[in-house]
Amino acid sequence: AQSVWGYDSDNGPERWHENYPLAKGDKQSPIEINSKDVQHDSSLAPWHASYDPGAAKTILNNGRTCRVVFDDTFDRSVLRGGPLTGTYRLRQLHLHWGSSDDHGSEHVIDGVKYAAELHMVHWNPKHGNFAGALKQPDGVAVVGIFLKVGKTPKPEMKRILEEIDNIKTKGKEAPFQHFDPSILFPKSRDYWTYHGSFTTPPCEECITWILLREPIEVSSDQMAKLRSLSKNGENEPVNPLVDNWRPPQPVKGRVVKASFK
Ligand SMILES: Cc1ccc(O)c(S)c1
Ligand SMILES: [Zn+2]
Repeated sequence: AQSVWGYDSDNGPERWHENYPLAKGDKQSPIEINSKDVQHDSSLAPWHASYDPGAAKTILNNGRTCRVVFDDTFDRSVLRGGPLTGTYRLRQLHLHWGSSDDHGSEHVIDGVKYAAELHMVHWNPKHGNFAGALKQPDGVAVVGIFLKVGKTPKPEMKRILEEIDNIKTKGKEAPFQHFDPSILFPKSRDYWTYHGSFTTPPCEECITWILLREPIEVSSDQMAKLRSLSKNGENEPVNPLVDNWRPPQPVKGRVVKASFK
């Protein structure tokens, strides 16, 4: 039997479709965004997040990413507006990153790869629960934020990075409370939006992507901290958790809309 999916040569993105047929669908993510093909949509409303810091629960290393989990048992931390109809509940946030500062993001903008990409995953409670939302084209909304290595690192990333030492190996989890993830947003609310999928198996095509145009800045040391996470469990051979990004997928005629000119 094929080993569990991952990002290595024997179980990576080129082979996911063997166990997860959706990976070869027509609305897969990530994609390359070329500004010349983007359509400005003046009818796109601004998006709004209202998050309760008390909803943050834990931070964990699942061997594939670093994930912060939130209480989504009621409309406690929600996203609305933008391309969305109704309110979507924040469930978790996680990151994808590279083995060096010059790559790591999943979406690529005009040929630019950022060092990392942060995903804030929200789901539409009209579909009952998260599992039900995965089966709907309007089930999930993910806000994507690009991380760029620069000279004025965002102090708000410190909270997440300070916890890394407590979740070094796969399966490690630590309490992560009193955290409002909206502090991670850049100044500008400009965004691109298109319909796509999870960038990890089973790659369900249930996502309205809201990708923020303005990256947030992190330091090279902060990126090194993220790369100090391990894929392996405790007492197993060290296997650095890096390059957990899926390459761009076929656009297949989809149009990316921009909230800005
Ligand atoms: C729910 C979920 C899990 C992992 C992911 O990379 C994404 S994009 C979404
Ligand atoms: Zn993701």
